[in-house]
Amino acid sequence: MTTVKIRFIGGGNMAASLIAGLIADGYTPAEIQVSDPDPERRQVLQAALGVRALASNLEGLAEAGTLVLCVKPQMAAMVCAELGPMVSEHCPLVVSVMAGVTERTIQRWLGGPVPVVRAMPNTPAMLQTGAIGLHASPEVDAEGRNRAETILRAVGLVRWVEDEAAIDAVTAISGSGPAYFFLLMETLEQAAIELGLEAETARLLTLQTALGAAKMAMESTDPPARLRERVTSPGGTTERALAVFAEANLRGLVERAARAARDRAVELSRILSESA
Ligand SMILES: NC(=O)C1=CN([C@@H]2O[C@H](COP(=O)(O)OP(=O)(O)OC[C@H]3O[C@@H](n4cnc5c(N)ncnc54)[C@H](O)[C@@H]3O)[C@@H](O)[C@H]2O)C=CC1
Ligand SMILES: O=C(O)[C@@H]1CCC=N1
Repeated sequence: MTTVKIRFIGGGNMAASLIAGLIADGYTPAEIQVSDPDPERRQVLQAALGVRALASNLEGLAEAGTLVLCVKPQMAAMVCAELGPMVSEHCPLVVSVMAGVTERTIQRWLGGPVPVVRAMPNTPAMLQTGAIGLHASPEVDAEGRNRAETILRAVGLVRWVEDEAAIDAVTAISGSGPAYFFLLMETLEQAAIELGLEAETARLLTLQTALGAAKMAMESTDPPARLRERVTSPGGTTERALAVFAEANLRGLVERAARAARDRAVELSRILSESA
């Protein structure tokens, strides 16, 4: 019988993305289990990913070496209180992907200073192109850090951050970030349709342009600003478009948006650390 290596608590969007990425990396479905109280969700996870999806958070938990907390921050206190006794007894490595829930708060809810790694992934993890920030509580030893890193590296690029507070910035940039780029894609596609392009042409040209720009920015030794300049002919079309962005202070807007997301993570941390 294959040992369960990773147990997900909560099987929503982020858990499904991580599980899909892990399976694409070579983990077998038998090495992964997930628990979720929603029967429809369990059905989807089992059908789409082939992993065992359980109704109970406690069933089979003792088998898993690593627990990944994937519930909403607002559910976390209740879920941790339920898991606490088992975690104290079997000492799995606890990895939390929850935004705005600090290591200290998780430990308090679990009932002791157990090793906790905070990971902030994003949904492109499902295609093994995630961007992930990691931070470990002082209780995590080298083996625990290595284990967490190995799991998350399977689904994307991993960066350790020194201060736990930096996880709030990671949340605002790469955790939430796919939504910002999707919004830009949605609006560019819509603009293309308004300019008269046929819907499928608008969709494909927008997506391929996003992919091409991201690939160029990743692979070039030049920063995005240089790549942008090379698209912008003096007196040409791009210059006109960029002037509209500048007039609306797009840079200031993006900075404000990122700050708002970071501040919400800080606010959640404060509210949850003060809760029972
Ligand atoms: N969605 C994203 O892009 C990202 C999400 N996160 C974090 O991941 C966590 C989960 O977010 P999503 O997957 O988006 O939410 P979601 O709402 O899609 O998933 C949460 C799941 O938890 C389940 N659940 C509810 N009560 C439960 C309980 N008592 N025990 C076990 N499972 C329970 C729900 O049925 C649901 O399937 C959050 O803490 C979020 O901050 C982190 C990075 C990115
Ligand atoms: O919106 C949220 O709160 C979660 C955390 C990062 C992405 N989604």
